[in-house]
Amino acid sequence: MRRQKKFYAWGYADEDLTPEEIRPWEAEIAQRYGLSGFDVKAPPRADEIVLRKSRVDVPSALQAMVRTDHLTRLEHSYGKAGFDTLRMFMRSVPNPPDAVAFPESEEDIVKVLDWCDRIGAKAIPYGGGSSVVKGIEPSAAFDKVVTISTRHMDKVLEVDPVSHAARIQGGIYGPAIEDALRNTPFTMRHYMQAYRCSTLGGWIATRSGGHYATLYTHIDDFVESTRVVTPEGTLETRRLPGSGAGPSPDRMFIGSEGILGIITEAWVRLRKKPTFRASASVRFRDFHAGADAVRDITQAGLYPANCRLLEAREALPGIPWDNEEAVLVLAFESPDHPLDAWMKRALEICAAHGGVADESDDDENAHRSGAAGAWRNKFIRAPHYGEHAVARGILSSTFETSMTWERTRDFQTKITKIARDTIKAVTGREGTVTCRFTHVYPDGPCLYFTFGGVFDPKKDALAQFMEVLSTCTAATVEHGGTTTHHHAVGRFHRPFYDRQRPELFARALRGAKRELDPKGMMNPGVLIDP
Ligand SMILES: Cc1cc2nc3c(=O)[nH]c(=O)nc-3n(C[C@H](O)[C@H](O)[C@H](O)COP(=O)(O)OP(=O)(O)OC[C@H]3O[C@@H](n4cnc5c(N)ncnc54)[C@H](O)[C@@H]3O)c2cc1C
Repeated sequence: MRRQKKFYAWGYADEDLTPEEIRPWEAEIAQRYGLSGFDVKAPPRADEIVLRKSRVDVPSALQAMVRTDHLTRLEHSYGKAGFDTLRMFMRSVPNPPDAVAFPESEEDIVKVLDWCDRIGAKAIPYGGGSSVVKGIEPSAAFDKVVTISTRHMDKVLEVDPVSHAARIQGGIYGPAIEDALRNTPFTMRHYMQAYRCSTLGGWIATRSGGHYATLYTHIDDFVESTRVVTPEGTLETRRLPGSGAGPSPDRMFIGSEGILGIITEAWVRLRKKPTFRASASVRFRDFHAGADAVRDITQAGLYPANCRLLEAREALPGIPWDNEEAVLVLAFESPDHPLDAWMKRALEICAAHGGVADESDDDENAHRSGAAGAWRNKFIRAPHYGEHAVARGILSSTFETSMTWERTRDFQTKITKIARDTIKAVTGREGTVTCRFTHVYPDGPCLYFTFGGVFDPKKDALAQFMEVLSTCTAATVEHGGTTTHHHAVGRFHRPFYDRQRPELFARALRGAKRELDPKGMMNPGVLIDP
């Protein structure tokens, strides 16, 4: 039987944080924001949320694969951002899809798209529903909307052991890919944070950023070819290790966010499972010293698999909030050779910037112990805290961007100040803002900001949430960054993306959409307007 996901928050319905996890977190939050206790709201039950009646009649030929029941429509109404969970806690879902289709083949998808065309419905491709940018959320402007879930198209179809690649269906979740590869020497290793509940098709459609902090940062680097069903027909690109034949058709679909068609399959590049690992964590007196070391490591051509620079108070338990230290979680991995020389050189670079390596991190399993292990556990469990923050009236969210090194320090300082000032202005109290580098390049880092605060109980919580997040995101674009490094554009980032991308490019994209989707039925409002 299919494991039921929580309709209102991250994760599965049968899992939650333990009291041992909640208690110290609650105490830390209370201390951080000067609170004496919490009024904890209960999570919503599905029957507490009223949905508008479905506006479509499903034809008998499609009834086996299209559902209109309450829970299915509710589950497919929002993604998994903090503001989605908050709206679920407010029991507010004004624009659910009218129906959700579960095709099992490309022929099924064609039938569903034909039906949408006949009844004038908009179609929203849906993978794992982990979007944090309103990518799968129906707009109030749609007369009818059918969400198309790829969840039954979930197989690894073929493995090419010579070229190290696999043909995989778009609706497969991350863990199922690695399960299918278990008896092979290969791994895909695209361990992004939502890996458990997101799909290959979703990763490609959103240009997801994964496990590797350098070199193969985005899904782009894994995709060898794609197969896409569009309203105008199906197309498949040629499997090639590289090609200079004009603009790449794969690149057009990577990041297309469901506006051109449904990615049903892709050939993706695999790697041999790593058998050699070297891990370390290095402490710096402050974030800027760590940033200088990270820049030198990437520019030395060392390319570690993991190179995440974090504020120590965010990464490690028990660090006081006024501590300015930073910690670098560093790892090299290879299926072929020992990595001591790489690690030795990286640590020399760190030492030159005052970095002190943690001595407990000198064994093969260091990535699971010490500072690296503490951060790894936090990274895996962090998404579960979102609903508990909402239940306690705590504002908490993230935004991410990138910047070239020569402007990084100034940019980070400005954005941090804007975020702090905005939280204070909106909620009336001091908040917290931290920054980490999740992916790093020779010419600059991805800056990933996490902010927190306490909602003003006298004001609308959703309005406060959106004002803080929008002001911070707008600031990243205004000061020269990107509206998103790997969270996609969706409907939430659209106004900021509009300011960032050249208008002539928007016209070219609109032209491509008109050719593939002449009636504008695929996920309108995302990326461009028709
Ligand atoms: C806790 C958490 C952590 C996250 N961490 C990361 C992270 O580390 N890195 C990262 O990149 N993102 C992260 N995200 C964001 C999100 O997981 C990614 O955007 C992910 O790639 C979405 O995949 P999905 O299958 O859930 O797609 P969905 O959320 O279902 O859809 C996302 C978009 O892709 C389109 N789409 C989905 N499937 C297809 C398809 N087969 N064909 C065409 N279009 C399609 C949808 O229409 C929508 O526009 C995180 C989200 C959460 C909630």
